[in-house]
Amino acid sequence: MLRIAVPNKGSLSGPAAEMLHEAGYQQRRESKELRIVDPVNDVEFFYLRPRDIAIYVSSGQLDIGITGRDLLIDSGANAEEILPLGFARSTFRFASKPGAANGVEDLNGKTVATSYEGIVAKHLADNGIDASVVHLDGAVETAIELGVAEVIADVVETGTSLRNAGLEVFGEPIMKSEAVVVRRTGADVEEPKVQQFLRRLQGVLVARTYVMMDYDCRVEQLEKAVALTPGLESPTVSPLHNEGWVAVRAMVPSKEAQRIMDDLYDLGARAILTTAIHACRL
Ligand SMILES: Nc1ncnc2c1ncn2[C@@H]1O[C@H](COP(=O)(O)OP(=O)(O)OP(=O)(O)O)[C@@H](O)[C@H]1O
Ligand SMILES: O=P(O)(O)OC[C@H]1O[C@H](OP(=O)(O)OP(=O)(O)O)[C@H](O)[C@@H]1O
Ligand SMILES: [Mg+2]
Repeated sequence: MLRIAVPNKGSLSGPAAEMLHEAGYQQRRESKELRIVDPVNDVEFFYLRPRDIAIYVSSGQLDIGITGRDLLIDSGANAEEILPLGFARSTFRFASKPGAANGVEDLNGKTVATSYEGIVAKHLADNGIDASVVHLDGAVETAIELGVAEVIADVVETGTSLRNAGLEVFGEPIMKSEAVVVRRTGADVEEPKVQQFLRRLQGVLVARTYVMMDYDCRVEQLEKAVALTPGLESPTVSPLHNEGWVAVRAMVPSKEAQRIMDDLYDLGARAILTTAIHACRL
C-alpha cells in the first residue's frame, strides 16, 4: 500500500486535498482525521503539518509527500522534489521599512526575523553576510514594529500582508516556491505504484491547463489551422461527409483558447467548440 503525507493545515491543505480528490482518491471527511485508508486505490493518507512532511518522507516510512518547495528546502531533510503541482505559488523575500536596506549586502550586523531559518541562514552564508537570524512561528510582519528585528524574510504572494504592515520588499527574491511532490532522496521513482500516483496528478494538471478543441475547416486551410492547434502529439483529422472539409480535434492551452478560436474563425474554420477535459493520461 502506498503511504502518502498530505498537509493537514494552512495554505497547502485545501488545494492538495482538492487535487487528490480530482485524481480519484478518497479524502478525509473531517479536518480532525489524522489518517485514512483508501482501499480501492490501495493508498493510505497521513495528514501532517506541512513543515514536517519532508522529514517524515526522508525517514522512509512514508513513500511520498505533498509540501511546499520552500518548506522542503528549509527542513534540510533528505528528500527531493519529483513533481511540481502548480498551486500555493509564492516567492520568498526580504522586507523592511522603506529605505532600511536595498539588498542582501546591506544586512551585515542586522537581525532578520523569519519562520524559514534554514533558507535564510544558507542564503546569508552563500552571500558572505554576517547577520543574526531570529526564528518566529508566524505573523513575522509584526516583528519589525515590535523591535524584534530590523528585517524580515517571509513568504510573499500578493504583497498585501507586507503593505498592511508598512513594509517593502528589497533585493532579489530568495526563492520561488509552489506545492511539490517529494520522495526520499535516491528512492526509486520508477516504482510502479509511485509512477501511477504521479501519472494521476499529472493527469489533473493537464486537465486543468488544457481544453479540447474541435472545428471544421476546408482542406486548403488545414495546414494553417493545424499550425494554430498543433496539439500535444499531433491533431486528429477526420474526413467530413461534405467533400473538401475535414474535422480537426486537438488539445489547446485553456488560457489561449479564445485567441485560437478567433484566429481559426478568421482562417475560415467553423463549428469551433471547446470542451473541458476531466481527466487524462498522456
Ligand atoms: N499567501 C500564500 N500564498 C501562496 N502560498 C502560500 C501563502 N502562504 C503560505 N504559502 C505557502 O504555504 C506553505 C506554508 O505552509 P503553512 O503551513 O505555513 O501554511 P500557512 O498558510 O502559512 O499556515 P500556518 O497558519 O500553519 O502558518 C509554503 O509552501 C508557502 O510558500
Ligand atoms: O503576500 P500575501 O498575499 O499577503 O501572502 C503572504 C502571507 O501569507 C502567509 O501568511 P499566513 O496567513 O499563512 O500567516 P503566518 O504568517 O502565520 O504563516 C505568509 O506567511 C505571509 O504572511
Ligand atoms: Mg504560514
